[in-house]
Amino acid sequence: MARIVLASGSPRRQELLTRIGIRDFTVRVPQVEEWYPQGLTPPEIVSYISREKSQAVPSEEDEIVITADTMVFLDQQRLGKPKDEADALRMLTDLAGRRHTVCTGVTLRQGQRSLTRAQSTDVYFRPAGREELTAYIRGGEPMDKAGAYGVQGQGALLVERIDGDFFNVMGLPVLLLSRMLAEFGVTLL
Ligand SMILES: Cc1cn([C@H]2C[C@H](O)[C@@H](COP(=O)(O)OP(=O)(O)OP(=O)(O)O)O2)c(=O)[nH]c1=O
Repeated sequence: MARIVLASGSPRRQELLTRIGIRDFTVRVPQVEEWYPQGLTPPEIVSYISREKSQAVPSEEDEIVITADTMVFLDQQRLGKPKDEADALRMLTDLAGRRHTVCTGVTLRQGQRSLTRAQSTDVYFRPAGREELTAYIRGGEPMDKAGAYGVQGQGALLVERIDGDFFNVMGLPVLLLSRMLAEFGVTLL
């Protein structure tokens, strides 16, 4: 039976893995520069970075390494994690009252064998004023999250509607992951 390695420092990804019944896994945090070539589409960008993260962690032959990358795309803009609070306010102001797309790329790797898939979810924000966005940022939730919000937390108060997988927005599309794991011989249900 293969051992599972979650190569991610994201506490949300660790929590989601546990929630879908994977209790026995090792965490190894990849250190990568989030660089990618010009001209890629959003799903290609998150796929590329999830592969880079995968290659950045050492593993044994009997280990399945899981990596993921999540980004927010608003028209042609790519929103990663905010650099500071002013950046977070800029991102949330741009997102307010509009639809954006959250893409997560997932890579599974065992030795030389590697599989990457990406998923997209549309999120609709309600309009929001500067004062409430500032209050939200002051609460501390946005700073380590792509697009400067957490749909699973207080950020839910900004979200009018979601079209697609909620867990994809949270950083790990668990159904997609389970299908990928099945291709590696791991079944969860
Ligand atoms: C949009 C959104 C993102 N996020 C989080 C998920 C990811 O942790 C983070 C995007 O950053 P990522 O670079 O995908 O991941 P990470 O740096 O947190 O962890 P690692 O590279 O070690 O795997 O944003 C939420 O938690 N909720 C949300 O609603």
